[in-house]
Amino acid sequence: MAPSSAERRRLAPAKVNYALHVTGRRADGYHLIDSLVGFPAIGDTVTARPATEGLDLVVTGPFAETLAEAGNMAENLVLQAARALAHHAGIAPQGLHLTLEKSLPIAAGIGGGSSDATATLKLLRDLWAPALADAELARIGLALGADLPMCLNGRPARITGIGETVTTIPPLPDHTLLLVNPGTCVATPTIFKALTQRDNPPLPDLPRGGFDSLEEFVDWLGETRNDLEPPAIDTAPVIGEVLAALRQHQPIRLARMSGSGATCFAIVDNPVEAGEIATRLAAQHPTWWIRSAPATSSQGTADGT
Ligand SMILES: C[C@](O)(CO)[C@H](O)COP(=O)(O)OP(=O)(O)OC[C@H]1O[C@@H](n2ccc(N)nc2=O)[C@H](O)[C@@H]1O
Ligand SMILES: Nc1ncnc2c1ncn2[C@@H]1O[C@H](COP(=O)(O)OP(=O)(O)OP(=O)(O)O)[C@@H](O)[C@H]1O
Repeated sequence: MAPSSAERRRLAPAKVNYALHVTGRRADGYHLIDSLVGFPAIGDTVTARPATEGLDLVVTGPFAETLAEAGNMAENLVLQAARALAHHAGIAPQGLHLTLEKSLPIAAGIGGGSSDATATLKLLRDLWAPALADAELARIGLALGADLPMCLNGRPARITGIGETVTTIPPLPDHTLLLVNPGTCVATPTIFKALTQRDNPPLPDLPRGGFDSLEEFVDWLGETRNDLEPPAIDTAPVIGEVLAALRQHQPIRLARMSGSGATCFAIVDNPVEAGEIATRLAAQHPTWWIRSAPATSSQGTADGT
């Protein structure tokens, strides 16, 4: 069905942490990170439609049921984002019907909830507070989650602090990401708590002007880590199985866990190779969530309106 003219829709792309170093811990317990992130062209979709009264949210899509089992609908980050923005704009959050098409796995290390909240903030800023600056939106977002500022930026970036300092980097060389989630939800606080070393070195310097080739990018990544990967594998050993399965399939350039897991990604040269690996993996592991997508999403409304 074509969207009605009053309906606004936005893609909430997955976030991938290509590298994630934990470099310290703040007095309040939050960890300092140094991370390189990107946003593949795959995600949830948030739709906003005017309603006669109230504010409500309907969740559809393949992970709607998992999300309902994971928590109370009132705590959904989409509704939290709508309320936070309305509060900031000094208006009552009313007359709005929101739909979240949940295509990304839940508690999966790919920023699903944060990206949903981001898409909501961007959609509703247009309606409720068009003059609100990006920096102010990021401040509202940070109160909802450490991943919000990077998702609001929505482009490849280096992230420091607890997630609030976002430095955009030049576009990454073309590649395809293969994402694999074994179906185990992983709670972010559990993984940070399980770290045994919290004062690791930062990321190596990024080349000025960006990476000239995929080889150069992958070589640079080879000098980096995801410090959350070992504690996540201890907590959910199936993550180790996912990485081993990805590494069995050539030609992949690099396989690593994203965020606090359990989703792992592989860097592949092109969509054809990624599709072939995905087919072979799916035959071996029919219950795993396996998707491939170009590394960069085109930001904006999901339907181009
Ligand atoms: C692991 C990452 O996804 C990497 O991008 C983020 O650092 C986590 O971002 P997030 O899921 O938006 O995290 P939040 O919802 O803000 O925090 C959940 C919990 O994770 C822990 N947490 C989160 C972020 C951070 N930099 N240090 C932490 O220690 C805290 O215990 C916090 O209570
Ligand atoms: N719209 C939403 N989508 C997913 N999870 C949500 C949403 N709203 C609230 N949550 C809650 O947030 C928690 C984290 O889910 P989410 O999918 O955002 O984790 P994640 O992918 O590990 O995020 P990150 O990579 O930012 O750490 C879940 O326990 C879930 O109940």
